[in-house]
Amino acid sequence: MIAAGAKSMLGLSIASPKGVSDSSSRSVGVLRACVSMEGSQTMSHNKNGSIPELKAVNGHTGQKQGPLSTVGNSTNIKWHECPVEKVDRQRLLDQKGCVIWVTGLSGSGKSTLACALNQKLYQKGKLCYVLDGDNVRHGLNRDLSFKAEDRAENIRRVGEVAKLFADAGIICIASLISPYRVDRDICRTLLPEGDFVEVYMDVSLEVCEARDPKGLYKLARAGKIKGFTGIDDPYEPPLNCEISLGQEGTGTSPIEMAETVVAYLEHKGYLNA
Ligand SMILES: Nc1ncnc2c1ncn2[C@@H]1O[C@H](COP(=O)(O)OS(=O)(=O)O)[C@@H](OP(=O)(O)O)[C@H]1O
Ligand SMILES: Nc1ncnc2c1ncn2[C@@H]1O[C@H](COP(=O)(O)OP(=O)(O)O)[C@@H](O)[C@H]1O
Repeated sequence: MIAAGAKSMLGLSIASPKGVSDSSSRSVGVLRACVSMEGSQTMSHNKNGSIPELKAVNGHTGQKQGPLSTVGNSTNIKWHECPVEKVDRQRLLDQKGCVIWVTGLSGSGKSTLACALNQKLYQKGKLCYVLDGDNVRHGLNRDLSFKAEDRAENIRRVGEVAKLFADAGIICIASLISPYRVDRDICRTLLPEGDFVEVYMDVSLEVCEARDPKGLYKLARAGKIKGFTGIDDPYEPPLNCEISLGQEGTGTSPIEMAETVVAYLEHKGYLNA
């Protein structure tokens, strides 16, 4: 809860509907906070991240703004820049935002790796967020089935969300079967060079099927699930991924795999701003 004095110091104006207090309006989800832009200033952390400097904001001056765009079915839209940028957030977190995209068959260990990696990075003081296919399908993507075009839309949406997390300065771990190469490659193009790290869980169908922790392979073999990846639906392994895990002769425990990814991130400079 921001005190009224602090609100005015920060240039925040809180719009409350008539007769509704701040807290109750927040609880019904209609509180709108907007930053008063004209003549205001914003914070930019200096190198040691502690003492904020001020940098001027070019706010809404009433002047005509740049051209409008049309993107897909969204007509007359305008991209808004914010004075606090990705580089500022990265300095704050002392890390670089990126996307670790984990792909592989059901049962190949994607979620296990995602959690182990999240834990390892958390222990190092790095901020991560896991977008797991199974989980995202409980909410944002609940309207999507497993037919090819819905899987593509699933990957597209998660790719766009992961891009936002990376822009927030967060290390985003996306863990989805993502069976089609083209869908994964489209997600790669959303990010600057190097910021999309594709991790392939190179675990055979036989091993995944033997694990079958949810009993889905059994159901698929019995014809009770149609279009199950690896059984009667395709999986296209990456041709040129950054990291491949699970082969004989390499560390194959979840912790060893997570360490391999951490070493890669460290080597590429993602664990410092
Ligand atoms: N037909 C079919 N094929 C594959 N997987 C299926 C299917 N139906 C349900 N499930 C369950 O959904 C999980 C995969 O969801 P994803 O969003 O990662 O899939 S995809 O990327 O859109 O292909 C997958 O989770 P994981 O086992 O963690 O991969 C399954 O639990
Ligand atoms: N590196 C590993 N070595 C052995 N078993 C694993 C490994 N990673 C995961 N498992 C096991 O395999 C099963 C599937 O793992 P999970 O992470 O749910 O896979 P996915 O998310 O790809 O479906 C689980 O029972 C899990 O305990």
